[in-house]
Amino acid sequence: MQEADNYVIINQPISSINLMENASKAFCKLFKKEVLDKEAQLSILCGQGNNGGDGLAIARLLHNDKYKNISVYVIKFADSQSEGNKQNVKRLLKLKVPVTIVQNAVKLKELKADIIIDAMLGSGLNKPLKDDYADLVALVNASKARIISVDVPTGFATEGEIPENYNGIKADLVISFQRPKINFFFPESVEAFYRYKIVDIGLDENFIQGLTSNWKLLKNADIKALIKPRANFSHKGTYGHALLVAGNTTTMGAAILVASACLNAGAGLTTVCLPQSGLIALNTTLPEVMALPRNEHLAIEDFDKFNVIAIGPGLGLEPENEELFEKIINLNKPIIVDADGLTILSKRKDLLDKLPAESILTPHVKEFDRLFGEHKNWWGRIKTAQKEAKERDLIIVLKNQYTFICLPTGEVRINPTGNPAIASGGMGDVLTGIITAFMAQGYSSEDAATLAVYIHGKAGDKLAENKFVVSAHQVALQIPKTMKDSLS
Ligand SMILES: NC(=O)C1=CN([C@@H]2O[C@H](COP(=O)(O)OP(=O)(O)OC[C@H]3O[C@@H](n4cnc5c(N)ncnc54)[C@H](O)[C@@H]3O)[C@@H](O)[C@H]2O)[C@@H](O)CC1
Ligand SMILES: Nc1ncnc2c1ncn2[C@@H]1O[C@H](COP(=O)(O)OP(=O)(O)O)[C@@H](O)[C@H]1O
Repeated sequence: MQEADNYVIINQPISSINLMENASKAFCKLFKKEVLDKEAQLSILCGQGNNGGDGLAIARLLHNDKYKNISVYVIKFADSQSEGNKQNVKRLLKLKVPVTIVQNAVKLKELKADIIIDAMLGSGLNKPLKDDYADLVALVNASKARIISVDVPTGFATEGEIPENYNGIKADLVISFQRPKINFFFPESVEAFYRYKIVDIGLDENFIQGLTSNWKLLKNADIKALIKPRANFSHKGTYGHALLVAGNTTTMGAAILVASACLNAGAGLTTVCLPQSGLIALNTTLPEVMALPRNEHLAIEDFDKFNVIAIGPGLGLEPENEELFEKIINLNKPIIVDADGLTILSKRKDLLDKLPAESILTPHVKEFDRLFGEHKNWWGRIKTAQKEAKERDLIIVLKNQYTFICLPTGEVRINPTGNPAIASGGMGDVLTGIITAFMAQGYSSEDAATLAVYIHGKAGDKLAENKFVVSAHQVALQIPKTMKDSLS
């Protein structure tokens, strides 16, 4: 992001101080929608860097916007001061806004405010908070005021490990500039803020898109560009034949969900390899889907006619399933591995080592740690996923509120769709069904995983518009509409 800031300064007729002004205006525009009461007591805490510079500009702009009770506190724990900050101090001092210099934390003990605007430290944080800053932040967090942070909560690193004992600002809202920061997507960020909103500050989007970064936040346009429309004269053979090895006596529902998702995501033909005891359930629930009864006599040739195979949902951990899994791996074609398939891999590392290139693993956090070792935080987990994806030539879909799709190239795609209404059993089975359907239709493993994760969450978002909770089955049925909507 810093790189993009610099680019605008060099390549566009806009200076750093003007960029700061743009950022502050964008902040205020949203702030005015959030805080309608112009009598509210606003305390604006400003550091000595550019984040503080924003805070000073925001104080001036809100004063001009007729917010009546503004107090500014300049935190001066060190001597260094950025140029933008100096200029904004000068501009603010021309107005009748009270400014207090804070040289030690105790001075803010009696801070009274309805709203605290936190502009102490932003993306320039270069070490954990300690001494005066840690004390000051603890005081601010203890106040009853609503805290709104500028760009980043003070003490929250934009990238890298979020420490277990996070001691930065706990904001109600972060109004962040241009793009969300990577650490916003990790569950540990819940300690630092309740929600964030992004405002455009006029950085050159073409340039940002062109920056070589391993991190990519997926957008509707990426998905639209990936979807291949159904072609004239196409038929079921055009869209591939998917095999889903799933289900067991008490988990037959998983087989039905994965099959329903595969069917609804457009596979030409879908077959489920399931125990004999599941045939009636499958035939009555999903008449379009075929069955391959699962027994020890299945030979490698029985799998030849399928374009793609997924294994795992509700499979069970019996030794014969392990043997079947090994046969499927020996076909040496990319496969999709989920749920019990992942559990088998975590105890059979020899099978993990033999996975065909471009296979897709879809672990949630526990499955991931079982496979690749315990992790203390999400930053470390993503670094491992990047390394494993690269070394093993796999696509690792690490599922969470924001799912991370780690590619063999080292790229990490972050999926923004999905919401807590879809946090219920069977949802992962549906995702596996969608990925498999896309692979059957000829999408590459990378594209199939990307498209599926996005569409799965987007279907859940649409359903959650008027539902408190959304079931996996509902998401499966929503896919055809979500696909169609994503084309326009
Ligand atoms: N052109 C730009 O660079 C723009 C920057 N903007 C703002 O600038 C911010 C980044 O500004 P800066 O790079 O000046 O950085 P900050 O304002 O975040 O902090 C800089 C200062 O904090 C000190 N510091 C870092 N960690 C500390 C710690 N743990 N304890 C005590 N002091 C610490 C640094 O030594 C430095 O002096 C962004 O978050 C954003 O708010 C916006 O105005 C948009 C334009
Ligand atoms: N809070 C949430 N926000 C967005 N997506 C979620 C949330 N909770 C769960 N999901 C999604 O639901 C799926 C759950 O997968 P998983 O844990 O394997 O479920 P199951 O094993 O029950 O099928 C994942 O795709 C995950 O990203």
